[in-house]
Order: sequence, then structure tokens, then C-alpha cells
Amino acid sequence: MTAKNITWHQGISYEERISLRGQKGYTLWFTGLSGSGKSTIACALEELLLKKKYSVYRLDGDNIRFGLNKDLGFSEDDRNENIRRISEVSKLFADSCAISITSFISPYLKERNNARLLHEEVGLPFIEIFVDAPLHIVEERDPKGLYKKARAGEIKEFTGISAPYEKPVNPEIHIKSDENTIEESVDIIYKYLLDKKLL
Ligand SMILES: Nc1ncnc2c1ncn2[C@@H]1O[C@H](COP(=O)(O)OP(=O)(O)OP(=O)(O)O)[C@@H](O)[C@H]1O
Ligand SMILES: Nc1ncnc2c1ncn2[C@@H]1O[C@H](COP(=O)(O)OS(=O)(=O)O)[C@@H](O)[C@H]1O
Repeated sequence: MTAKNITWHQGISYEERISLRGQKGYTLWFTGLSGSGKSTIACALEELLLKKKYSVYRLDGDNIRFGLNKDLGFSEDDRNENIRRISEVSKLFADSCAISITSFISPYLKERNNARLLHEEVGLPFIEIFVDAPLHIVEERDPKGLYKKARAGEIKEFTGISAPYEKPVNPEIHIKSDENTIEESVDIIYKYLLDKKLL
């Protein structure tokens, strides 16, 4: 059931908030296979920005599934609901003039595009960061032993093995984590933000 009889209350605008806070808010949307390095790179970037005194917060797939999204599994519908909710949460952080970093596999193009639209329709920047690594590399890394379990059939609908991953078509930033070190990847993102006057 959807709510009726509700009215949007217009408070302080994003532009006013930027001038009062002195920082732009936006979403850095990481996407990629499990083990591609999203959380590792996002965490290092978050630390760098925090040390430079920016207001920044990271929403991480595994962590969010312990709380806000603990009612969701890994079917296509559940993943889409996972991403829909996080798109809304990230938009709120961005609107509050924080740098919101999301780190979710987010395997479906349509849901990632919806996340982008949700931001861009209200003038909030949305930067998609594709953390790309071939399946054989992430399977070798297998930091949580999940690929092994997926290959053995112990985990169903595992992204890259038994569930799809739709690659971004035109991401703002394309990182190849089998070629770039963690430090290089952070540097690529940092320079992009400087170049776009987002820092
Ligand atoms: N160049 C690299 N960039 C990023 N991570 C790397 C790199 N080389 C090796 N790694 C390692 O790969 C692993 C990536 O795991 P990480 O949890 O960051 O991936 P993820 O994409 O967030 O996965 P998940 O979706 O399962 O959370 C880490 O153990 C990290 O140390
Ligand atoms: N079937 C599965 N497919 C992918 N990741 C899984 C699966 N089961 C457990 N996981 C764990 O859940 C994390 C992925 O969660 P999300 O990023 O929240 O996924 S998403 O597809 O809905 O975006 C992975 O880091 C992995 O540790």
C-alpha cells in the first residue's frame, strides 16, 4: 500500500546548503563483482577524504545487509530492492552535502540507472565507478571463500557464477583492479573529483 495525502515540505535547498556548509554533496557509486575491490578501494578513498576534513560516509553491501536490508536475499527482486533503498539513502547523504560512497555489487544496469536518475533529476551529481577485474582473478582472490562455495553449489545465485553481472556501459570512472594498485585507483578517483571541481 502506498501513502496518500502527503505533501512535500520544501526546506533549505541544496544550493543554499552548499554555500552554508562549504562542501558539495554527491554519490560515488562503486559497482563490480564480489572481490573486485570495491570495499577496499572505497575504504582507502574514504580515509583519504576524511583526513582532508571532508564529510564522507561509506555504505557497504555486506554491512547494510546486517541492518537496514536484513530482510533481503539475493534473488533478482531482492537485489533490486536492496539497490533501490540504497539509492534513496545515498541521495539523502548527498543532499546533506556529504560525499556518499556506496559499495554494492549492483549487478543490474536498470537499477544502477534508476539510482543515477534519482540523483540527477534533483541536480545531485552521481559518479559511477566500475571496479573491473576478470572473473578468474576475483576467483583466485576469493577473500571470503564464497566463489569456492558457489562453484561447489553451496551458494545459489552467486554473481558471476550463477547470477548475472551487467557491466556498466559508460561509467564516469573505470578502474581495472588487476592492473591498478589500490593507491593508484584511489588517486584516479581523487584526481577525477579535483578535475570536476567536486572537491
Ligand atoms: N589492486 C587491487 N585493488 C583492490 N583490491 C585488491 C587489489 N589487489 C588485491 N586486492 C584484494 O582483493 C580483495 C577485494 O575484496 P573487497 O572486499 O574489497 O571486494 P568487493 O568488491 O568489495 O567485494 P564484495 O562485493 O564481496 O564486498 C581484497 O582482499 C584486496 O586486498
Ligand atoms: N549469492 C550471492 N551473490 C553475491 N554476493 C553474495 C551472495 N551471497 C552472499 N553474498 C555476499 O554479499 C555481498 C554482496 O551484497 P550486495 O553488494 O548487497 O549485493 S547486490 O547484488 O544486492 O548489490 C558480497 O560481498 C558477498 O559477500
